Amino acid sequence: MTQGRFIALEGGEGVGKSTQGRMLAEALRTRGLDVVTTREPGGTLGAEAIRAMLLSTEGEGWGARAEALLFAAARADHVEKLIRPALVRGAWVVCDRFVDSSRAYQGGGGGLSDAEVLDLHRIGSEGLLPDLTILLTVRPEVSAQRLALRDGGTGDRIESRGAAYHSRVAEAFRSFATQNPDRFAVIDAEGSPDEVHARVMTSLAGLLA
Ligand SMILES: Nc1ncnc2c1ncn2[C@@H]1O[C@H](COP(=O)(O)OP(=O)(O)O)[C@@H](O)[C@H]1O
Ligand SMILES: Cc1cn([C@H]2C[C@H](O)[C@@H](COP(=O)(O)OP(=O)(O)O)O2)c(=O)[nH]c1=O
Repeated sequence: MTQGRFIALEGGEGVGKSTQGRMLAEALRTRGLDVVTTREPGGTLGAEAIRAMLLSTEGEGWGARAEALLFAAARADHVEKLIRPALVRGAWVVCDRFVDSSRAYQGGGGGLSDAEVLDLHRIGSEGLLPDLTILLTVRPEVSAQRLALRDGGTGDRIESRGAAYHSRVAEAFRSFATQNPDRFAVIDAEGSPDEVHARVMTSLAGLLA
């Protein structure tokens, strides 16, 4: 049995994570690999239910601590029921966002410390980390343009937070990648989907060898 690998795609909204996740999964399947694609928050029934509670724009919203706990709870269910079993059977898991999103949004952008977010992850998901985290980066005006085309200006609860929040998030992602160069690949996600996909495949060369 081949060894299962866990790949996460990270970055702000509209950088192209879902698009690149689909293209990556297809390329891996072409190589004969068993591939599971999934996303956070979500991926299991329980985690999708929590996603709806987190991202709905109705009601009064969550405080920073409750929000961080809910993301961690969704992840715990996702890791236990979908990600770990897939890795154990030797599949590759391609996940749209993982714990670095919590570190960037609930930590860097939000109000909890990085250590607190990592504690929640240790308790919820036994600290599971991806083999490779692909951080897609574009200039803010490029993601804004892509989001306008995709969503026509209707953001979810978190997407609709201001530019200052999203710039703290982007800065946090960049600093995690600088601190953990072995675990991260930072990829320029401007250019056509095919051009970005080629960069993604280059970043995976070590794992595919
Ligand atoms: N390289 C690209 N160039 C132009 N548009 C893109 C590119 N990648 C994705 N898009 C488009 O931009 C929008 C956001 O992409 P998406 O993959 O949904 O991003 P994310 O998952 O990061 O929010 C979608 O409408 C998608 O079709
Ligand atoms: C996984 C995760 C997502 N989020 C946020 C980021 C997004 O604004 C939102 C939903 O993610 P997503 O649907 O991936 O948004 P997009 O495709 O536009 O990038 O949840 C967190 O704040 N913390 C987390 O741990």
